[in-house]
Amino acid sequence: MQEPHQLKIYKFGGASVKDAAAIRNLQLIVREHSGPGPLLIVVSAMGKTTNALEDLFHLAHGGQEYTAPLAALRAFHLGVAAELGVADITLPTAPSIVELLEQLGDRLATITTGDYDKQYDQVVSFGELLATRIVAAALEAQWVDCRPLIRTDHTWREGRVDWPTTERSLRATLPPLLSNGPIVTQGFLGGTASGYTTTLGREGSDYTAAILAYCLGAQDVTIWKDVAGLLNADPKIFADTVRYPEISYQETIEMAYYGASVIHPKTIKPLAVRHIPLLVKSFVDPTAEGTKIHDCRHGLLAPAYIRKAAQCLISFSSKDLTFISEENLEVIFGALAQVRLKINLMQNSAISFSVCTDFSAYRLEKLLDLLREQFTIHYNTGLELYTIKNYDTASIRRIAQDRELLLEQRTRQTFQFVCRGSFNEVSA
Ligand SMILES: Nc1ncnc2c1ncn2[C@@H]1O[C@H](COP(=O)(O)OP(=O)(O)O)[C@@H](O)[C@H]1O
Ligand SMILES: N[C@@H](CC(=O)OP(=O)(O)O)C(=O)O
Repeated sequence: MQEPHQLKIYKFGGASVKDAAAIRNLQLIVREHSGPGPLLIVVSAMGKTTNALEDLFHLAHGGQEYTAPLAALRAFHLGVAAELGVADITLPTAPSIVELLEQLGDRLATITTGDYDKQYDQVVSFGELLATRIVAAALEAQWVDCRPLIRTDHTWREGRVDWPTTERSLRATLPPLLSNGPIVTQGFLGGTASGYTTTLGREGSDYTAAILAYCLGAQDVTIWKDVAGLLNADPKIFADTVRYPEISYQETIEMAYYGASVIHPKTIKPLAVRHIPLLVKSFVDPTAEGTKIHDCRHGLLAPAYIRKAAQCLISFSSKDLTFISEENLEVIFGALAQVRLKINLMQNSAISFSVCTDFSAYRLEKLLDLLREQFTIHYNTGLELYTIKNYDTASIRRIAQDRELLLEQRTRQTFQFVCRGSFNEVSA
């Protein structure tokens, strides 16, 4: 039997399983690149299925008609399964594709006007259940439901992992199965002690791969993407991007935190703690080198450019010209935490305090309700937050020149600003 440290974890995101051709490419990668040791494969929902499920859920929760989009989602998954020749393949521990689609229909039919976030998780999770079911059949691999294994609390849509319980369950369950052959399991999902499904936050499948690697002591994790590796900017926005062949956990965690969406920000810490390398590789060109994220020392890296869209800048000032004090800040931070608005950037002056957060109409309204009595509040929406890591004069000129900066901040390595409008060097 293989030693646990030889376990490899592969994570395939939505783009790499978006249709039957993509899943055939995945089969090829697994066959030709994974080697002889144990392999655990984490799969996200196919293409934009999570967005489609969010829309479906929203319609059902609002009491609106959803028959047509549900039928489209059903036809899409059955179509891909048929094209791959796996529609009728049964797997010992898994429900069939049709059964899963029926369970989804039943869930939607029983949605109530109650708890939005809790019911969201019970519905949106079907994207990963369906995708893994199809991929496991295509690979003739074992299908494992991760929800009883990855234990979270009841923080719907952003479940917080109970690490000791999760580690115990994973270690007791997966190694014997892995000795029989590859396992396919879901990214993005967890489960509560009372048996409810939770999700780990949008784009959280990378994080799942890290949870599994941490708990099982994996040799490494490979996330297969549609880009050549971790680049110094998103190539959909910026021209002339460069790939980092290797980069430290610290640099990567900051890039992900500031909004480099290629890696979910929670992914890095569990891997860094157990010194497990993270490889970012291209599923379009699997033999290419990619990026290795690990314990390493490197010189100054090329400036990294990161854009976070859909931002909101909120400024609070006291109503009677009193200074922004620790007591005031405590109230503001408490309210932000209560409505679950995360601060991306903050700045204070004598009588005013500003925060830049991701925009959510619902959460902003709740925040205003909590604080408008105590503070005068102004806000702007439709903004963008830019970060340049390892900046120099030329890099600042490149993206900040001729723009109206509503808020600006710099530290030794990082320059950030909030502004209106959109910046695109490459056509979408
Ligand atoms: N610094 C970066 N390096 C590489 N890709 C990036 C970077 N920042 C953003 N991206 C974007 O991340 C995308 C891949 O991530 P994502 O779409 O989340 O993958 P998946 O959902 O398939 O796992 C790329 O297509 C690219 O547009
Ligand atoms: N399917 C989920 C989780 C995820 O991580 O997806 P992806 O790996 O495609 O980013 C989402 O879209 O949020």
